[in-house]
Amino acid sequence: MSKICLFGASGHGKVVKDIAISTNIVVEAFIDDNPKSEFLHEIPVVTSQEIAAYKANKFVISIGNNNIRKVISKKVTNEFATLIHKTAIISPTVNIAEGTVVMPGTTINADTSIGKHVIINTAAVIEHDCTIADYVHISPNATVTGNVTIGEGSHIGAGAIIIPNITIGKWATIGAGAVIITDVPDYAVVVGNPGTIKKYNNE
Ligand SMILES: CC(=O)SCCNC(=O)CCNC(=O)[C@H](O)C(C)(C)COP(=O)(O)OP(=O)(O)OC[C@H]1O[C@@H](n2cnc3c(N)ncnc32)[C@H](O)[C@@H]1OP(=O)(O)O
Repeated sequence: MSKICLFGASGHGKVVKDIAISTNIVVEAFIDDNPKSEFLHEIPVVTSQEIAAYKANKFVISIGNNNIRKVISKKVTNEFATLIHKTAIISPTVNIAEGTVVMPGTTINADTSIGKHVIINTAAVIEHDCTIADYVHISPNATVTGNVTIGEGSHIGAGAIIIPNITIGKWATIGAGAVIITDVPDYAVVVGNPGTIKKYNNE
């Protein structure tokens, strides 16, 4: 039975912990520099000063903010685990990189590639031949149809739909429930059906 640590004792951290348990992985500790309590779901919460005690453990960064996940991934020297809930349906031709978390009820279809430290949240669907870059978050119930490319750090909101062959740039935000029918530039915040640009994350 392998043992991991989760970086981030948040609501997202609790869900990631449940995914680990679903695959018989033991969570030894949460690491959190702003701990709200000493234990979360009976698992010790320690600060990053105490990381040395867990040097043999693989880590998963259980923080929802894509940019913070990137920053922490550059600092942590431990290896990263990949967590996939036992109810996820994933084609054997899918590639999933280290640090990524795949939540319950998701489907990921043939020849899709998922980068590092990505969150595929509850019941999201990623269709065939998609490329999902590092630090992306696909929120619950979002649908990414075939041949879609999503750039680094972008956040796809809950229930959003992206039609086939679309390219979404890096660090973009797609609002909850949006329907994306044209390519989205880097940093754009897009809402509505059809999706229209409201502003830019780097303004
Ligand atoms: C397990 C989990 O919880 S996973 C987390 C999943 N999280 C999500 O799905 C959240 C997705 N986020 C959103 O939809 C947000 O509303 C965002 C990111 C699109 C915009 O948030 P903010 O930057 O705070 O923008 P703000 O709330 O000021 O809205 C800006 C404008 O966009 C509109 N707007 C915001 N979100 C949406 C939306 N989802 N659909 C349609 N219009 C929207 C607002 O009405 C406002 O319009 P106005 O300028 O005409 O008044």
